[in-house]
Amino acid sequence: MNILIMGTGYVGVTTGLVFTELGWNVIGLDPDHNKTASLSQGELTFYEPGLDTLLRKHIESGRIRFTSDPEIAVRESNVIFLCVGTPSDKDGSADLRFIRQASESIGQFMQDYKLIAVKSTVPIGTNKQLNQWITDAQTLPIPFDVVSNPEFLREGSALNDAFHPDRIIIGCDSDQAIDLMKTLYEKIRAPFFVTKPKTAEMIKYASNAFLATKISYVNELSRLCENIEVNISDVAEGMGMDHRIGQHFLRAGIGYGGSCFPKDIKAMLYMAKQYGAELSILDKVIQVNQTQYSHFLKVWEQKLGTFRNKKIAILGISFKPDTDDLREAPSISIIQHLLQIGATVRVHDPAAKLPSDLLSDRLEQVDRLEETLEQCDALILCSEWEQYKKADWVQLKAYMNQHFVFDGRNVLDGNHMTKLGFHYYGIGRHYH
Ligand SMILES: NC(=O)C1=CN([C@@H]2O[C@H](COP(=O)(O)OP(=O)(O)OC[C@H]3O[C@@H](n4cnc5c(N)ncnc54)[C@H](O)[C@@H]3O)[C@@H](O)[C@H]2O)C=CC1
Ligand SMILES: O=C(O)[C@H]1O[C@H](OP(=O)(O)OP(=O)(O)OC[C@H]2O[C@@H](n3ccc(=O)[nH]c3=O)[C@H](O)[C@@H]2O)[C@H](O)[C@@H](O)[C@@H]1O
Repeated sequence: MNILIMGTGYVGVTTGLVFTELGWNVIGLDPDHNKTASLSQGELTFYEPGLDTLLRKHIESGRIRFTSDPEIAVRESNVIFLCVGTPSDKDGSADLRFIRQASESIGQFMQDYKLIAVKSTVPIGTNKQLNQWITDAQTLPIPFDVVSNPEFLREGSALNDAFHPDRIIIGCDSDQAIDLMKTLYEKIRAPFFVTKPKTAEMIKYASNAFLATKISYVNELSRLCENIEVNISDVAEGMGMDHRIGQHFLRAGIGYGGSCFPKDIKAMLYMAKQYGAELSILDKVIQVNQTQYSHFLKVWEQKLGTFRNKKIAILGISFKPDTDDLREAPSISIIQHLLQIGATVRVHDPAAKLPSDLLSDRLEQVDRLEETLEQCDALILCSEWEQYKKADWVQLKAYMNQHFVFDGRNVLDGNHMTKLGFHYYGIGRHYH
């Protein structure tokens, strides 16, 4: 069976390589010629641990190939996974332009039965809409099935998440299509949850929104903890010991970012309004997230005196560690805020690069951690890369002018840092 992956971004490349590793033949299709050319050479166009090795392995095995030609790709495939982007439109709704274009090329070029599985995160009712777009593009009535198969992987641990998912959601009305999906995934050990397409679509949004709600809840609590000198990390640990609450996604910080939580919550709010329902809790989730970094910048500025004319080092600019993705990264808002109030900023990240149009005589990126910290008055840790947790802080301290450490992810050992002579402040935890 030949599998076509439409869209070779984070989800597409990961999904394609997982199916290749499971023994299927895979074609990756993307209109971006630079991407398909680079992938064909075994070069990833983004950073994701472990993915490059698997890509090179299967370029060599010949079981995965990449193209920008939809006609050949659609004709040669039996199953098609839609992994194209669904970005936010200006009004917050999901922009389905790429989904529609992909559906139309399927309709236009298909010559026999296709199973189309939608991995992209799409609003309720999109799978039904897809049937119409494909049918309208067909010149002959050839049968096909559409299945909602939302993806739950995280950037930074994409391969592990895709090989070991907690569940495989299949939203479909056709028994034939359900059986085919089960065959494709039979080597993955995870429970199947078979349901209606609309329910599957809703499960994806509801899951992301719930995780973001957990984060905003603990982030808002961290502001109270700050005022009452209680350590939020201890509170979260104690809460998480209750298995009904669970330990995951209770790490307070400067807020969630990334290509999904912010856009999916906006899309969900838009949908709720469309269907005459209120999801007021999600308004609050967004509000807390948008104000979390500025709340703590104010707290930290008081500790330092002022950020004006100070040299600030930013450690980690990606929205989370182990990725080079800067989409909606809180670090970018922090950097802009610091520049606005007259600070000079030097950034470091093991993988992510600041876009060159942001760089100026007051904002630079350097490769070595020592150089980033040289003569700085304070550092702000924005994403918790292992390198920062393992760093030799005794040695690094010598490079700094003043020794203020603002830990935006609560990952450094506050007691230890204080003993070393740093003025250490985290998010809702302090040691003075
Ligand atoms: N990034 C993530 O961690 C996760 C993303 N998702 C969802 O998966 C979808 C894809 O996300 P990413 O992989 O991050 O997006 P991405 O932006 O990294 O990649 C999307 C790719 O689709 C390509 N594309 C656009 N139109 C196309 C067409 N007609 N045919 C073929 N390819 C086309 C683009 O050129 C781009 O390379 C989104 O709906 C997202 O919400 C779901 C779970 C995890
Ligand atoms: O739909 C998606 O795209 C994906 O969105 C998230 O994955 P991702 O955004 O890659 O990364 P997460 O690990 O969820 O982190 C998101 C943000 O939340 C922040 N976060 C996470 C956990 C936590 O306890 N606290 C916290 O602030 C992270 O720093 C990061 O900025 C979900 O976790 C995935 O299940 C989902 O598939």
